[in-house]
Amino acid sequence: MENAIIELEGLTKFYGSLKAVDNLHLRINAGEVFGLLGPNGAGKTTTILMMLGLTEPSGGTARVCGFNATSDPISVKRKVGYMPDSVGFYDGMTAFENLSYIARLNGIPAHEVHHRVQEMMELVGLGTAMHKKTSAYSRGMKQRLGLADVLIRQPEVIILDEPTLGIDPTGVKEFLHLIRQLSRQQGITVLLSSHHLHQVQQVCDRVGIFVGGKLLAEGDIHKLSQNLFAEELYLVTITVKDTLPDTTAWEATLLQMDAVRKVTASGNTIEISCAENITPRLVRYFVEKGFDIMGVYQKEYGLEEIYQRYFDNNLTENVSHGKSSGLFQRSFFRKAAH
Ligand SMILES: Nc1ncnc2c1ncn2[C@@H]1O[C@H](COP(=O)(O)OP(=O)(O)OP(=O)(O)O)[C@@H](O)[C@H]1O
Repeated sequence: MENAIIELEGLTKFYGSLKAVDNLHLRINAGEVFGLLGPNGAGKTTTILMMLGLTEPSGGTARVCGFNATSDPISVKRKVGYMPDSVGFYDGMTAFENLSYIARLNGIPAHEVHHRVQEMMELVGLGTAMHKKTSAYSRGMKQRLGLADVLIRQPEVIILDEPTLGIDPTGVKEFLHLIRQLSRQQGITVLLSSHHLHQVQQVCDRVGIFVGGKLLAEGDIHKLSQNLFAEELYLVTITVKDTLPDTTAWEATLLQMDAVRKVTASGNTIEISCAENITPRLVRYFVEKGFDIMGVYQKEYGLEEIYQRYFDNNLTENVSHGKSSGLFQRSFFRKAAH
């Protein structure tokens, strides 16, 4: 990774005796959308604060855009736009006035402010609402305005801490789409901290799974699932019209195929775990045997399963904040527990 724009080397932070971030090594490339994922208390915000030079590491270094965040925080702040989970604005002013004020504070020349603010408002999809007072803005609109606030400084990197907290599902989708678009069109590097697996999965090129101050794994979702599910990468569910006559016999026949690892048949449904994508071959097989196929579903492993597998493998045994990670597991693995 020659083009790393964020480089964390052995980054560590103690709050008293609590190790909030534990020897973190991470590189994020220019133009990437990277998801920092983890439960409450995992150390995401502390890591971000160290990257911004807002809190000093107990050990290790954070370099952003080539600058050491601890010794040269001013240079880092010039390059990085940070959006906290909740952004405040002057309620009595319109969005346009709020953003103009921020633009002037950031040294944008007076004759450019009007044009730049208008451009930003259009970019974040608030063109038609820019003359409304921000007191009348929904949370989703405020987050968009927060993004405009960050972008008007023309950063190379934007760091978003839980940006979709409290936004309705449609708003979340639109906001994530906007982030992705900005990254692709303008080459901005995005670091997105979240504990919402599905959202991160939709928008990030790579994710880091962060628990108890440690980075358990990082990579793109396909690579992570390949590492964890190499033997059973694909799960194919086939539903046929009539009940399968002798499920044990079917299981044995299918297991003779090279890629097939596990077969579970019940009623008129058969689930086949495979090391390769042999869905077409499986479908042909059932058709040739004279079955009417009612449905074929091929499951791709996503972040939820990746998390589950990491926890199943007891990789969290060193987690120091048992309470908060427990909450995380409960919220994401409730389905698996039943
Ligand atoms: N200023 C502080 N003083 C003492 N402990 C702190 C401080 N800030 C954070 N912590 C502790 O450090 C740990 C990591 O917190 P941090 O806020 O970085 O986690 P997080 O992953 O961002 O969580 P969340 O998703 O809830 O924001 C937690 O146990 C937290 O209680």
